[in-house]
Amino acid sequence: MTKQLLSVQDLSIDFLTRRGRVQALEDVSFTVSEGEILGIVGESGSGKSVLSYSIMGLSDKAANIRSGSIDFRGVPLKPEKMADLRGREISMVFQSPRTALNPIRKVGHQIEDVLRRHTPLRGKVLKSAAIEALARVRIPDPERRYEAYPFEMSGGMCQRVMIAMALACKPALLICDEPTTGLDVTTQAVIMDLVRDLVAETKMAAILITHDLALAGEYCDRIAVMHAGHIVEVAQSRSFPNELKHPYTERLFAALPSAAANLSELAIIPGSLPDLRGALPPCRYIARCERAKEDCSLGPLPWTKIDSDHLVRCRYPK
Ligand SMILES: Nc1ncnc2c1ncn2[C@@H]1O[C@H](COP(=O)(O)OP(=O)(O)OP(=O)(O)O)[C@@H](O)[C@H]1O
Repeated sequence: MTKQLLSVQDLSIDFLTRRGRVQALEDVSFTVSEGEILGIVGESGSGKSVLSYSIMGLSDKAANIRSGSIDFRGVPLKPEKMADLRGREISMVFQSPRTALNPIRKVGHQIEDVLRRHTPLRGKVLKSAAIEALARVRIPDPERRYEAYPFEMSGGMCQRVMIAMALACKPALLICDEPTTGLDVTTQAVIMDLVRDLVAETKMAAILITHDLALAGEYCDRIAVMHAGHIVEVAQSRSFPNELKHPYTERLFAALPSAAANLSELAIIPGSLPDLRGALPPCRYIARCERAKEDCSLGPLPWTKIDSDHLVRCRYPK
């Protein structure tokens, strides 16, 4: 039986800014189990990064967790414990490997830095563990690559190094934030195949944050759809796109002209995300929704259970 690893419950996060309180996340709940890949998809500004950074304990200073909890292995994640857990139990692969890697340090040494921080390995063993980490992400000739600087490698190779660093301490949860943005389609498939194989081999769990619905559909076991700081639908990826229930999810997938389409290319969904400052209606999709009725503006916004794996946050799911 698969074990639940991460549980986010009713998480609400605001940012206190000079121009008002930005209600970036509201009542966000989901779980991730061992050996599972959960996709989080949504338009730009829907809250994907705020969510992933809050799991990593890397939220901006202006962030205020108004309510909710994040449990890892059944225990609440505490800010003071995060420095120890990050990189060891929970790792993240960022969007642009070239900026995330130190440009003037050999990649092998950068992996050693992570291992030194979180493991008792020292000396020669450290080097062989770094080379092993490079080999694990199928970097050809890892002994030679250990000595390379990031500028000597392609974007795809740098992303593999980032994944090698993230996996060096064999974390239980890997968060990938747009890991293949800027990479060509072939390299994208190689990186995603690698993540999928590593999840299958190690029982690690992964969260894939992406604009790319086709990518999420292909690689994720379940998909959570975000709109304006809410998760509006979560279901097994095989339910997408045919059994979609939320009007926003329906629009998103209907707008997909081909399997290769990307959310950022789509301009067909009417309206835009609401301003997250000031008073917001219980359903943040209401102004864009063709199914909206009078009671949709009356709170609270209910979750409708379609089946045990499929939840939708709408009063009038299809
Ligand atoms: N430090 C901050 N201060 C104020 N508002 C913020 C801050 N960080 C994020 N936000 C707001 O929170 C909301 C969600 O932002 P977030 O970056 O999580 O979106 P996203 O879905 O990750 O977008 P993208 O796909 O473009 O990365 C946005 O309205 C954003 O302006």
